[in-house]
Amino acid sequence: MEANGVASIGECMLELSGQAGPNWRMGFAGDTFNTLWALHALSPDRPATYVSAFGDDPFSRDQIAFFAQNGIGIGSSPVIAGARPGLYAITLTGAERAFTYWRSDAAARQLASDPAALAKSLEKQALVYFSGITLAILDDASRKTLLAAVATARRAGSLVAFDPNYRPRLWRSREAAQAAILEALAVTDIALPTFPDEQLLFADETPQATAERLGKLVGEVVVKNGEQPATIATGGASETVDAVHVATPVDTTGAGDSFNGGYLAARLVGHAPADAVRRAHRVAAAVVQVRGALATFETLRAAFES
Ligand SMILES: O=C(O)C(=O)C[C@H](O)[C@H](O)CO
Repeated sequence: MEANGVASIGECMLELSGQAGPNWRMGFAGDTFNTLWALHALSPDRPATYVSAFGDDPFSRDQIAFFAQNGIGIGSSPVIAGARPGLYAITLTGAERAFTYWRSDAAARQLASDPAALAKSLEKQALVYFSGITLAILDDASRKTLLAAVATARRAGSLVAFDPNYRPRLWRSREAAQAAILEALAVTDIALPTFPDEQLLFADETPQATAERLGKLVGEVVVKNGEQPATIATGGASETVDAVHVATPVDTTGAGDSFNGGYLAARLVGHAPADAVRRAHRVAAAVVQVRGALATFETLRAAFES
């Protein structure tokens, strides 16, 4: 079988978005899922797999059913008796989002508990994607298992993409996050960091400094910076590509994740990095105009193709 699939590894939570009070809307989201959602919308012919661990409660069952209704499988991900998904709520100040989490005992923390199942889920994938949040939810031994599985997939021919997506609250220390993220970058082909995260984590002074630092570790780097231009570093050269200005953003949740999905979809069909960034910016601009992390497939496709 041809290695044609796209796989994303991490935690998809229950998401409360919209207005506080009785009008919360429940959805399913999580950074690596949001990226896969956009990637799948834009590369519908590639089998899409969300690699995680799931519970067996009604919410976990609904989550897996929601994935399936939208053409996304779970590969060989374990379904664990008695476990349940994590939950997060989005609070908005204007369109700027803040998250409250209930996730410390989520099923996804066991995504590397069965190394053979994890390895199987990563077989025959054209692309394997994961993030710093995937690393942050795992204990040290599980993180090693995960990175070994990603390295094996890469040796078998998968392209590996990684977003450091630094969430300080999920790490025991900044140093622990730095060490784990550097280990992940060592098995990465395409790095998709966000400048404010890298500034916080590695004290980079400018996006250019982030691009240069990461460009020494990874062949293809795109540094996102919200509404500011993105900086691309490939093969020792760098360039910037303006973002799309959105006059009335609604909710910035998932913008960077969807950018990543758009970028990777474009690269998989052979668009050059700068063109892929232009498409990715348009995808991100569409996502900030909806509440919650996910825009409809139609919205994402229209933005990508416009
Ligand atoms: O913060 C997290 O762990 C999430 O996955 C929630 C959001 O969907 C994500 O951060 C948006 O990038």
